[in-house]
Amino acid sequence: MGNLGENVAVKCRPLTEAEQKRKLNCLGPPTCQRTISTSSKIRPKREDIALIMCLDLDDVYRNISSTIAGVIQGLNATVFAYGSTGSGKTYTMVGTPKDPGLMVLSLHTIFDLIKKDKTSDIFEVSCSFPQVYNEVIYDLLEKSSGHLELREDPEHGIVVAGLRSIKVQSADKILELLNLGNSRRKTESTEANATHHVLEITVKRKQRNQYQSQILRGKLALVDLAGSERASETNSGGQKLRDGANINRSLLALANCINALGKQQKKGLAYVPYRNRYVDGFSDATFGRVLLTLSSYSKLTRILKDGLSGNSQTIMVATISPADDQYHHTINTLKYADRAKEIKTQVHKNIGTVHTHVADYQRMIDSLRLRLAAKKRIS
Ligand SMILES: Nc1ncnc2c1ncn2[C@@H]1O[C@H](COP(=O)(O)OP(=O)(O)OP(=O)(O)O)[C@@H](O)[C@H]1O
Repeated sequence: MGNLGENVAVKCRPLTEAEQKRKLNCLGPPTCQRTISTSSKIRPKREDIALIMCLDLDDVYRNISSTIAGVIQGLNATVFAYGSTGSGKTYTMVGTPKDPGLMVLSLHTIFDLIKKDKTSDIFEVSCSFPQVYNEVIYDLLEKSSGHLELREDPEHGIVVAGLRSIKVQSADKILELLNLGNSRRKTESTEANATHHVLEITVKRKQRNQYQSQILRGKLALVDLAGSERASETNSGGQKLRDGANINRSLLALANCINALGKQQKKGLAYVPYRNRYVDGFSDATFGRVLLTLSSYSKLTRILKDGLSGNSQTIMVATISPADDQYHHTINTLKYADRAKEIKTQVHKNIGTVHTHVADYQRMIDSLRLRLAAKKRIS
């Protein structure tokens, strides 16, 4: 059982130079290159923000590295950064050469573990990099990607049809592809903040014993979400709601799912709107109306479905700014982080078997006969 409640962290970035020049007050601790553990209940009040215990990114990574390690054992994992624009999501996920983020650290962990593996298993690592931009899915590993569609696959669940998956031999190769994809996302999106990026790493592990081959398939999704303030703006009563076209529907739907899933765990509600226009369980009529108007038929929540409630160990890193002018966004992010703690997922190994050819069975039978005959001779 993977419990998101144990896997929610809040990362508070330092004030940027621009914020310091504007003489904004810092609500976080003075040197807030910090991450706040939400294992204790957050009460979203202004004074609490400064009092929450802080950890640094290395501490968070130490906590989540066992989840990442599970991927080479056939388990799924999802790590997503959630926060308002400029709160530090990309920095947390990608980082800098001096201060590598969770994507870089996770990839190095996976390849280090494969290198150290003592079994004779054969590993195959591949990666894909879809982008969801205004409800359209693009492939960032393609030079000029068309619109891609989601399909329900009986074996692999929800898949993006036609998405390129590239086999890779090292973490550096994936980081190269990531940089290439990132350069495309800048040139291809006219409104970078409305996009979500999912770096998906699949690790196939072929295990061979005497009689059959087994394949374990673990999947790691590293998600850099769009700024969450569009969701929180509508959640605050719709006052700041501007042009409907500017609203990020995916994020509204994600916030809606987090809310519904959190309530579901607490109260036993059954309905989660992954692909539905209906809004469940909202007392806030404005939020409900907005979602109904926009229709939350969301590609993002469908892609993340496993990560939110299905077969995946999920970690949410909520990113916040310490600047006082971001207080309203910070509170909303902390509310979602608190709600997300209630979400529970069921994790199991993804095991498949390789079809054994009739000739292989014949060889096995022959070898067993010989061993049996030898044993009979000895006794
Ligand atoms: N831990 C940190 N240490 C130093 N600087 C940071 C840190 N986190 C974020 N920053 C800086 O804060 C600014 C905003 O960060 P970032 O671009 O990661 O935000 P974001 O949430 O991804 O924004 P967007 O929603 O626009 O993609 C950047 O200038 C980044 O360098």
